[in-house]
Amino acid sequence: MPSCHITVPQNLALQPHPIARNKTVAVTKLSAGTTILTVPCLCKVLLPAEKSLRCDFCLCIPDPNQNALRRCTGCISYWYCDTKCQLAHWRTHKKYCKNFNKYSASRQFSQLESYEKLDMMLLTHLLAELSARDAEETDITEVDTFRSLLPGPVSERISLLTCPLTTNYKPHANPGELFSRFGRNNFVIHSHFTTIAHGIFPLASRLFNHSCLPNAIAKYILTPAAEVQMTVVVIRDVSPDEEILIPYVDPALLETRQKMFKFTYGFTCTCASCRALDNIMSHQSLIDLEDISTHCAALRRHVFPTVTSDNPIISLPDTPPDLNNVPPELQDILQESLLAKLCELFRNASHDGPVEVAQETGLAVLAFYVLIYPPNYPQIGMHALEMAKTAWNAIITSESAGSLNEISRTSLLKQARACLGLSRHILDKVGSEGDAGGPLVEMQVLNGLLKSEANRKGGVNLNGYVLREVSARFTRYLAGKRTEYVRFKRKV
Ligand SMILES: C[S@@+](CC[C@H](N)C(=O)[O-])C[C@H]1O[C@@H](n2cnc3c(N)ncnc32)[C@H](O)[C@@H]1O
Repeated sequence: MPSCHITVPQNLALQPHPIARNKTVAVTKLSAGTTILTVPCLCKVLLPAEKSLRCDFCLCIPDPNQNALRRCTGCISYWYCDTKCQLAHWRTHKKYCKNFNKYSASRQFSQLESYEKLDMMLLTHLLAELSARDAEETDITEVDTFRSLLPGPVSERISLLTCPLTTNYKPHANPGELFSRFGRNNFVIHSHFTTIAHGIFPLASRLFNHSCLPNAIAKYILTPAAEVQMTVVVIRDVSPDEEILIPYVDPALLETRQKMFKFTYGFTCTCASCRALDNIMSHQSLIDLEDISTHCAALRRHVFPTVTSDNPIISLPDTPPDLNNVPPELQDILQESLLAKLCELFRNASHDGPVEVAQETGLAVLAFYVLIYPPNYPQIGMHALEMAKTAWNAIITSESAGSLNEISRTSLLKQARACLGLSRHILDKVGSEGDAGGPLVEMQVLNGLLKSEANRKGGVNLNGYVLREVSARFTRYLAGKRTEYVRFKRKV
């Protein structure tokens, strides 16, 4: 494996790790919300579902008030905000534009699994980037860092594949050697915590190991006409010498996450959450997952014992969850499929009612998250925001149907304010990320609506604004979709 000097940010230090080669520790105390690293993207590829919806250069969604995306007339397979983005991308796109369609329609390509297709496209983009850097004689520190990353196995079938490059480019490393770094090191790029692309951020890969109870998270900054950047933010106070750990996969994938560590990353996670979960899963009894009300009640009783419709104030723990303390009847329901079911029920009911179902399942999802995720994990904040918007929408829709009494209004308003407070507490630490708009703007809008509601005089509806966009992201947050482009089975 090529050695390479790594320049580590000032407040961090690289130290030996017994299994994972190196670990990165804090040098000084870091408080929650501190950005510890911002790095450029070496190259990236949009998920097929995002193609033609986002710019292939800057990954942004076009402003609806401006022109639609322009298509590359050469391959008609790449889309751009405007000439500026297209020209910026042409630096590398010209290296495969002409051969792209023949390649993507080829038998060898169509026989690949979806994650393999995505990887081959990423490899093509990487080779084109290396070729451009070679020609430009630009700084190759990032490339050297990428080549020094821990490799994983590559199947012979994959190493025999070619990329649609128009010139016979022989980069510093052969394609197989580059490809072998993908599985253990690449990142999913997300906007508002929904995956949109895969990308290579070499320094971040080199620095951070995984934990299912992380103290930091990666977020992505999308700027029109600029390359995407990754930023790593600590989500709780970190002491000097403490290792900085990020989640490689969503810790809520209770059953699949260990398989992903094994097959994709080549290690067994031994964090406190995985150790407790292994024990729980070896004792789980069969339960009726369809008995939703019973499971919702059990989750609420254990996690939020004081929350009722009269007292909807939810407080979240500020210490990491310990699954060893979960009572046996709850241990049986700690299942990924139940969480997916609860998310789906919440999404449907928060759109179409009944509001009681949205409240019951929404609180159960929050309880589930509190049992799995560490404090300030973005998904907890995102879900609290969905619950706040759901309560707001319930006020507006039942009011316009003439079915809202004063007691329900007061309770729903309390709920909306309490949930908005929780989401602000978390998402303000995470800060802005992804596309324009998103949760920070939604929180501002809802805050304004709740304030105007507080000033409202005797029964006159000053603001009938329903936050319709509320739960669209839940449709993409169900278990199946979370793992579509992830390797589960390594075919070597
Ligand atoms: C992105 S790299 C991490 C950087 C690595 N520490 C280095 O020195 O280059 C991912 C690899 O680090 C190792 N790793 C990361 N987190 C780990 C953990 N919690 N336990 C064991 N190995 C881990 C695994 O080999 C994994 O495939």
